[in-house]
Amino acid sequence: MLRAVRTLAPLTRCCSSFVSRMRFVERLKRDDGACAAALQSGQMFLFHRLAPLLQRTERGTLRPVARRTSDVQSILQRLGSDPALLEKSVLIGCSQQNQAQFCLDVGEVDQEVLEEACEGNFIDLKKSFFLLPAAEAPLVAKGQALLRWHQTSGFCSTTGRPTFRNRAGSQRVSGDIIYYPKMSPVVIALVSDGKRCLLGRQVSFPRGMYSALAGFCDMGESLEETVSRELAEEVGLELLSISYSSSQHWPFPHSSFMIGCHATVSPAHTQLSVDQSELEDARWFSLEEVVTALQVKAPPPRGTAGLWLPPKHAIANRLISEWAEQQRRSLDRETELQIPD
Ligand SMILES: NC(=O)C1=CN([C@@H]2O[C@H](COP(=O)(O)OP(=O)(O)OC[C@H]3O[C@@H](n4cnc5c(N)ncnc54)[C@H](OP(=O)(O)O)[C@@H]3O)[C@@H](O)[C@H]2O)C=CC1
Ligand SMILES: [Mg+2]
Repeated sequence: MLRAVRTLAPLTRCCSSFVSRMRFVERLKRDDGACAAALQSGQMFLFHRLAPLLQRTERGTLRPVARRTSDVQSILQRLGSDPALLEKSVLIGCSQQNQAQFCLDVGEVDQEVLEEACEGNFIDLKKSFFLLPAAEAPLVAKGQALLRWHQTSGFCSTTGRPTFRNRAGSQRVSGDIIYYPKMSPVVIALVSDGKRCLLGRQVSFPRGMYSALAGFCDMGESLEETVSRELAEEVGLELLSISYSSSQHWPFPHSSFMIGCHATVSPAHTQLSVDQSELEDARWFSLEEVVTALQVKAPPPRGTAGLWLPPKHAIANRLISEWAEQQRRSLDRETELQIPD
């Protein structure tokens, strides 16, 4: 059983400006002239060999540096770089102020000199992603994903000839073959037996971290088939139901499209058979353990056995929070029903 549980309320609030921004971006993808003009007055997010340009905030977090294209142009000119470099900019969106947003990889320019000129640092996204504001992290991830796609898609896989991009960088063309940016669909499911939820960890996870179980979709599979197969493969469970929650673009390892679900198993069939080649461990956790872990902001100290959950940016955190909330509500309902008149 699959049902959508998320509404689109945030989009409908500012519908007219949202619609005009989306249509503006769509026009820039189709119209090279309009895109070149929008670049001149647009905002630019710089990357150096795919590491985004970021500034440290007073609160110890990071934020992406958005510069006017004209400022970037003068900085690059001052540093003697090729003026044609700007043509490699890729359209990534449109700000709330209706400014077109672009990203550009300036990997050919000296990193330190550029960092000084731009008043920021180029920091690997693996190290910086979770320190970015939740509202801005997706834009940075999108920029990196598109830049990587361009850097690895220079040749047609059918003919071996070069591919050429449109001005916005939303497609690459070789003869009559058009390529679009690629991403890999991944399902992630939080499984519940009615009282507990199932979390697992891979050897590569940070110490103490457990997450909802995930897996790449195989060719030809539906979402339900992928969730069912992954849970059977990784922990030997058969599911009773699956419901869709929400989705997110995920930059690791490379552009994944994460589709988040809740799933249930019968309380009578919760025995786990963990595939150790995929998971180091998988366990059932109580509501109390999960609620405590949701408050933990840093990895547990070395030598302690504390549970640590993926941070707020990760869809796993959302699924776990939704489950905890739903469990709490049903416990409240049970308590209400037990109160005598
Ligand atoms: N945002 C979030 O909250 C979370 C995100 N994730 C993400 O989900 C992703 C998938 O989870 P994971 O459990 O690792 O997936 P899987 O259980 O599918 O296992 C990964 C293996 O699948 C194979 N594979 C099949 N297709 C692909 C593909 N398109 N790209 C890469 N590998 C592929 C590879 O093995 P082989 O080479 O042997 O075929 C790979 O090692 C992870 O990369 C992780 O970043 C995971 C948890 C939380
Ligand atoms: Mg997996």
